[in-house]
Amino acid sequence: MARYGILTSGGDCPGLNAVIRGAVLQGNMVHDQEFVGFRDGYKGLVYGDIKLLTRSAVRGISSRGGTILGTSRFGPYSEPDGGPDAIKNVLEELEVDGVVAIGGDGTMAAANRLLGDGIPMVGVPKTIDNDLEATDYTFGFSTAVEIATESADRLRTTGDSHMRCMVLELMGRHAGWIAMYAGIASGAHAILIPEAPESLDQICQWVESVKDRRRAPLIVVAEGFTLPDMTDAFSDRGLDEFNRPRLGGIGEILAPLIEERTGITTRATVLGHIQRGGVPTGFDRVLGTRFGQAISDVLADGDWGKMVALRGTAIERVPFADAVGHTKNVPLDFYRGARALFG
Ligand SMILES: Nc1ncnc2c1ncn2[C@@H]1O[C@H](COP(=O)(O)OP(=O)(O)OP(=O)(O)O)[C@@H](O)[C@H]1O
Ligand SMILES: O=P(O)(O)OC[C@H]1O[C@](O)(CO)[C@@H](O)[C@@H]1O
Ligand SMILES: [Mg+2]
Repeated sequence: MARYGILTSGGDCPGLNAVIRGAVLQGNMVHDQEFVGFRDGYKGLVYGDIKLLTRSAVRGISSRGGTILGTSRFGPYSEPDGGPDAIKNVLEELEVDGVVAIGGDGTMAAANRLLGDGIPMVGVPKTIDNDLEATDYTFGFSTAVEIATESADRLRTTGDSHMRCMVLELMGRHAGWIAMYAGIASGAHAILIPEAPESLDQICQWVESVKDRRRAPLIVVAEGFTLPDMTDAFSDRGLDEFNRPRLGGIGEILAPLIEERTGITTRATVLGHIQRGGVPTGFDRVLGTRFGQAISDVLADGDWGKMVALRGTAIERVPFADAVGHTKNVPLDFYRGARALFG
């Protein structure tokens, strides 16, 4: 019986457990495969820290948020213990024939490098940001949009009661997908995304026109949004474990500027990690399960270096190289369509 390892790496994301369950069930029931899970992303791979993924270990987990394996931003090449030789030894000792890395662009870049160093790797894309070019949708995005939409709806009732301008800041890194979907769904009066810088004058014009209709303005802003005079997305929270600036806080910058210019009392809410927590939507569970089953098929074929992707309604296989280095941004036509209704 072939034996494979699964790891979840990078930020967590609703739907990860559905992938793990889908792979284990497909492996057990369709192919002659068994699975172990590496704990805490690449850290478990480097240190051989595993959890057995029997059928009973994955029972009922699709509806659970987070990942039963734990995750981290630990790099597989981290000194002093990482690197391909150490990992090859771990795989040999544990009799693991290949590794499924579930993660975002960074995790896939690391998987691609490991593949080049002779480690049999395959991948499953995940991110709430929906910003991977190789796949039409990532699981986790739908859940984040639902949570963000519900939050925007809630801000509207308190905003309406006080006639305040409410600013809701959403995640998404350098892509505005979550903001676009939640903004449209909640009927926001402006949606501000990294792909389309807007001036403060323009934002305040939209706010004023809402106020003139005696309505309370709701502004949805993506964390990566920049005003025209900003060279980078706002960050005052230091760096993450992989030395990238942690985004967040642009909503708090905008709120007092809007209040000062328009005279409307303005409040900012930064939704943060709530967007990544809790039960996945049905859509994310289905996509996760299908990705999990498909990756078991990829393993059965020994099709190393492939990542599964959603194209239309079909699950396809794409090379790692297609998955890394290309951010999928919100198309400007899509933005312009929504913008026509701002204000
Ligand atoms: N080019 C690379 N070579 C080797 N290791 C890498 C590379 N890129 C990323 N990694 C490692 O993979 C880890 C996971 O990547 P990252 O932190 O970008 O998360 P991700 O998988 O992209 O998920 P997300 O960004 O959605 O949270 C990084 O923290 C880093 O340790
Ligand atoms: O969990 P961390 O390290 O704070 O990272 C937050 C980032 O991760 C994401 O939630 C997913 O990539 C982004 O939207 C956000 O900028
Ligand atoms: Mg990433």
